Amino acid sequence: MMKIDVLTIFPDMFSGVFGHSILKKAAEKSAVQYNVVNFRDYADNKHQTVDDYPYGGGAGMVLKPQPLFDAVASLKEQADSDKTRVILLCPQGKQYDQKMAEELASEEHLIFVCGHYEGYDERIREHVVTDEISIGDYVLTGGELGAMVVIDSVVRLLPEVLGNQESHMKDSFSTGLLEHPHYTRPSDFRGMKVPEVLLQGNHKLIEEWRNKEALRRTLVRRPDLLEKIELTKEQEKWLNEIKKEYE
Ligand SMILES: C[S@@+](CC[C@H](N)C(=O)[O-])C[C@H]1O[C@@H](n2cnc3c(N)ncnc32)[C@H](O)[C@@H]1O
Repeated sequence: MMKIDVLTIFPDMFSGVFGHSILKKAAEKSAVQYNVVNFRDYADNKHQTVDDYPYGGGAGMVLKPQPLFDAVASLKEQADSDKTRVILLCPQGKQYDQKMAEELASEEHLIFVCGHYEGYDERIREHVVTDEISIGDYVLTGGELGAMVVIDSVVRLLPEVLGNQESHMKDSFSTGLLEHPHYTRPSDFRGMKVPEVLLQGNHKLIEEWRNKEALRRTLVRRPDLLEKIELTKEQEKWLNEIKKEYE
């Protein structure tokens, strides 16, 4: 079972996300155990202060090293695993993607450190953290939303979490491409029709249509992804056919 610890000064923010849908079911199935910890509890000063003014002056407060150093050390001690990834959410980190989600899903113990205010003392980054992750080129008020994004994308990949493992193997990015379009009943909704091939039950033709539409989507919306993957001969042939349609 994967163990996920979250260090935050706003633990209540996580009850909504961990208490619903797939993330809740994952814990019920014992695929994952969540532990949300207020690192204020580890502050060794009388007022449990976790932040202080920045040396050199300037706006904003900085998270002090002591509470986070001690909180991470204590969580590592409590874990069964001797291999822990300590992930700092940070706009200056490596930009998060599906490949990183897949890699993290194979770990046993993850600790997420959620920053707040202007930032954190640089010694936390240098001596406590193993990974720095950014969820995009924009600035959030705190690392909590970033941690939720990463945790959600990791937990759904754990074995047994999604009943049908195939459903995420074909997700956008897992194959290197965007996923094909989906349709459900009715086949004719106010004159808008479902592509004929999906109604005829020929699985080989359906698979071929899905593969081609995944290529089309990627070509139209994210051509940069096509440069990062190696296409099969068949995919190259389809892609050329699709490109011709747009000439
Ligand atoms: C207001 S931000 C601090 C930004 C910092 N002064 C800087 O310019 O890099 C407060 C906290 O939000 C989190 N955060 C902000 N943007 C993020 C992003 N794009 N991805 C992940 N975490 C982010 C980090 O934990 C950060 O310490």
